[in-house]
Amino acid sequence: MPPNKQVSMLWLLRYLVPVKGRIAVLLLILLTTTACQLVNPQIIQRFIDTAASQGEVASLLGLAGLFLVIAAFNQLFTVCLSYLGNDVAWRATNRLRADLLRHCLRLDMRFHNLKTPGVMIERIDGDVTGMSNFFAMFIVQIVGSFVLLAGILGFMFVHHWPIAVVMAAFTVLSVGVMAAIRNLGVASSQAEREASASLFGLIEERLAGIEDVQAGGSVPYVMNRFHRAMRAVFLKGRRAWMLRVVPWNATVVLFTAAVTIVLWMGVRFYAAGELSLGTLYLIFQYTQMLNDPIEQLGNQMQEFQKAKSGLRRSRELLSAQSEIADGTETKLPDGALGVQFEHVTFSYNKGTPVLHDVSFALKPGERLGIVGRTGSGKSSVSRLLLRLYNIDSGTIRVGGVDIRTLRLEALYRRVGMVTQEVQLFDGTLRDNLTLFDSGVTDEAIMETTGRLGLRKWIEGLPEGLDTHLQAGGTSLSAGEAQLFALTRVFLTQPSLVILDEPSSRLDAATEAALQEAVNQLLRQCTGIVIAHRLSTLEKVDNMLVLGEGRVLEFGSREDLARDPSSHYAALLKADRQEELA
Ligand SMILES: Nc1ncnc2c1ncn2[C@@H]1O[C@H](COP(=O)(O)OP(=O)(O)OP(=O)(O)O)[C@@H](O)[C@H]1O
Repeated sequence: MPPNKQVSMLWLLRYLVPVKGRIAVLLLILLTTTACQLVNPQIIQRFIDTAASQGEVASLLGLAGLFLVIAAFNQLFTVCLSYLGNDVAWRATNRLRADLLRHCLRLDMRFHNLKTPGVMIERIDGDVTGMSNFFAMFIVQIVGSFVLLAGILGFMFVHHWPIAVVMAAFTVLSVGVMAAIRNLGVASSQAEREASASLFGLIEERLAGIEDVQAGGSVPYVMNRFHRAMRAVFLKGRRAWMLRVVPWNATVVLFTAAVTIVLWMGVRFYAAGELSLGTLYLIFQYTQMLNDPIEQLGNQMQEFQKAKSGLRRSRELLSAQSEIADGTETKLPDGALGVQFEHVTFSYNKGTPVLHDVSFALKPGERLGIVGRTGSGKSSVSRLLLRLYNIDSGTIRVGGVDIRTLRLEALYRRVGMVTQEVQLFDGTLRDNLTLFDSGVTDEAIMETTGRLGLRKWIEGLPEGLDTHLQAGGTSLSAGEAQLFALTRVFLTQPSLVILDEPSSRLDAATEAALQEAVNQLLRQCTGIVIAHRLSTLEKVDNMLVLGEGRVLEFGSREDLARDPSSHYAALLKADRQEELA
């Protein structure tokens, strides 16, 4: 969506529809408080006129009592209004946050590679928080303000029409001015939100790389960047605020002029005997009260501008389309799944392919080892199998089905992957192992962890499977985290498993135990193992040697090992010499 494209605020109404009952109650309470506010000055007017005309003390006490009761109810309703308004705002904004998060989780990796988590947090939470007051109070306050204005002017016309005309003219002028310049601060509010998102992006990025920042002595540099980002937020925020408050300041000037004229007219009419003291008080009070709804309208205009800038950013995010279009096919053959790469070319950035015309085929149940120098494209092959990116040309088949035609869910259910990075989530050990799937029994977990050599570690934890783990993975050693990720994949009983450097962080003893477990797993499914160390690949059937994104060699591991002119044989030789050295 182009940044300055007009967006309709009506779009936000969809988030208010589910809370329409609460909004109706909110409106009802607001109308009641408005009535209380309109009635109370009239009680005082009667009180003053009764007292001035030497009226009975009993009726004066009655009027005073009535005033107090109405004022007390008014306070009570104001509290209810605030509670309900916040309730509506949270409900509506939480729905919007959920929609944004759901949408972001479906966006492709190319999108996520360009946005830091900090920026995304600001977009999903920060922008929406900016809209919460709008959700809570906008409709209610706008309706309430207009009802109060209409009430005040209505009563004034009843009591004294010439003064009412002046008040009405002031009101129309103020509302007109505000409406005319209501969008003045929208663009600058949007710029403020963008600066704030960048600031959060910067903080998140630096905290995520805290070890490198500390070890590399880059704290002063990071602080410098931080100060610059904060300065941008301050300058853009100040400009946005100034532009948002302009409508309100314009009405303050108008209001001062109106109060002066109304009071001057009121005093003249009172001096001429055309107004009672009580009515003069009433005029004065209503003129003061006129300020409240106009101030409210001014505040709501500010909220409107903030909400509109948030809305633009949210709509922009929601209109971002994932390049990965979900397929419709849900059926894959039972059991282990075959894999075919047919002339696959792929690039992360258009025009610079990282895989060129890659072809190989694996029968169901076969094991493939992929080797190649750093950056040769091994991990890219695994990412493509999970359709994290679309390929430029060629076809990838899993179980004989072109993965572009497959439902992503069907693919993910049958394909498991263990990568070099292991993500832990805030939750119990059980949740982290089963990825919140309550269908996996504790027996299955313990059996699998026993096979992988994690059982001892789990039994050593104070609360076993109920032990709470922290997100990020700092509570596990790198090796434990890898065993952990393997257990996760084991538990999903995949039909195709991709192990990306599965034992890269394990010591020799753990690696041996793990190797046995991996062999067991690979007995039930097709396996692709990406490894730097050739010892990890002793049990695979086929080898794929990649070089600068091209297939240098593909064939039976034993045949390639026997052929002294093969790349694989050369790699084995180099490996042996390294060991001897
Ligand atoms: N997200 C990305 N965006 C752009 N280029 C990328 C991205 N990820 C990897 N690349 C590039 O693609 C090429 C292949 O990377 P890939 O991670 O597949 O290599 P690899 O063989 O797995 O390397 P390693 O053995 O170091 O893990 C490299 O040149 C790398 O710089």
